[in-house]
Amino acid sequence: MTTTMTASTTTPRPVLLISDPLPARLTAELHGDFDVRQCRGADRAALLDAVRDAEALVIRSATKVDQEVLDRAPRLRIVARAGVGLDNVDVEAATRAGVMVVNAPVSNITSVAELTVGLILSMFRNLPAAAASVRAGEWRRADFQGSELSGKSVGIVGFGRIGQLVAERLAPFEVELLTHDPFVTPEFAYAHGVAWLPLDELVATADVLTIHVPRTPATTGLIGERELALAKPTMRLVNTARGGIVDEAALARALAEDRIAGAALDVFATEPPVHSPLPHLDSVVCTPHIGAGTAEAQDRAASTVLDAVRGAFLGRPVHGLANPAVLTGNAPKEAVAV
Ligand SMILES: NC(=O)C1=CN([C@@H]2O[C@H](COP(=O)(O)OP(=O)(O)OC[C@H]3O[C@@H](n4cnc5c(N)ncnc54)[C@H](O)[C@@H]3O)[C@@H](O)[C@H]2O)C=CC1
Ligand SMILES: O=C(O)CCC(=O)C(=O)O
Repeated sequence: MTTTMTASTTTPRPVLLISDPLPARLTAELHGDFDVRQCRGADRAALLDAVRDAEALVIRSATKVDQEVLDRAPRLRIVARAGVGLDNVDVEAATRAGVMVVNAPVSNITSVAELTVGLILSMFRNLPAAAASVRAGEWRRADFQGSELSGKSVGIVGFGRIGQLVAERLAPFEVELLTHDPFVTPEFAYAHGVAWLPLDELVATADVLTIHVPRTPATTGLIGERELALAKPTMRLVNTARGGIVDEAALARALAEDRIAGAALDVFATEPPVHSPLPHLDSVVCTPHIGAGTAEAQDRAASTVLDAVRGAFLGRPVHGLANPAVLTGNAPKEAVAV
């Protein structure tokens, strides 16, 4: 049976649970159609309690949707991830439970690419330390001599949507663009002005190594002790993808022993990285997972997934499901997407 959204005093509105911050302007528009509830997804107990009645759950990266959450949510029909990464959602378990999963794959890629370029330039010109020193009343011009990005080689690990945008954004800086991506052909990379290299060769060549792969079992620890040992001592590493793809202990050792020159990190294995030494190293620039933290990206991400959620409850096709198998498997609940 398809739930319809005609406003009626007799038909209860579907319960839509929002567990991470979304733009208030967009969530305000939901109230006529849904019984909108909020909780803090990072607070596991609160999430497990609130999800009991939820028919739709809208999340960002701080909410983990696993088997336990799905078990607690017998009425749940759709999980909508207002962003790109689905590493915090057990998509297979959702499929088994007959729960649709959608995300917003292009919503924030420009913001992440721009942050990546900003972090690279910040490292080359020591911007955080220079700015902090002026704020402290100092004027130490000689201490902040940097390097030009022009003429350097940039290795892009993962040549998907964000990796390609980073290449486009960096091309005017006159850098040599290199990539490694096992699912992309050298011809495809070449057509984008980028040379394809095996991972070890990429790490050994790059002046900047920037990570743009999803976090999966295969990419966890992709850049570890062995890979960092191949890097030039002048290499700087950027991770705006996911914590855990770079082995943080190995990275901290490489930085402390000056085996690489620096790192810029927007993401961490545990967020916030309270027990990590990385934010305390002078050669590291850290940001608090703000790759998608722009008004534009947040608006796009929220409106994309909220449209999908509305569609699902109106019986409209839900496009771009992350788990289309939910519609063909033995899903116990009726799915309205096609
Ligand atoms: N810091 C932030 O706020 C944000 C972070 N992200 C992260 O960025 C990641 C990438 O996003 P998109 O580019 O949109 O994804 P995408 O799916 O378009 O591209 C990912 C690329 O990684 C490649 N890849 C997979 N395994 C690989 C491996 N072992 N080695 C090299 N390449 C491999 C894939 O072939 C694909 O081309 C997301 O999964 C997410 O975790 C995304 C948005 C915001
Ligand atoms: O949604 C967020 O909180 C961060 C964005 C992100 O990491 C993503 O879209 O993959």
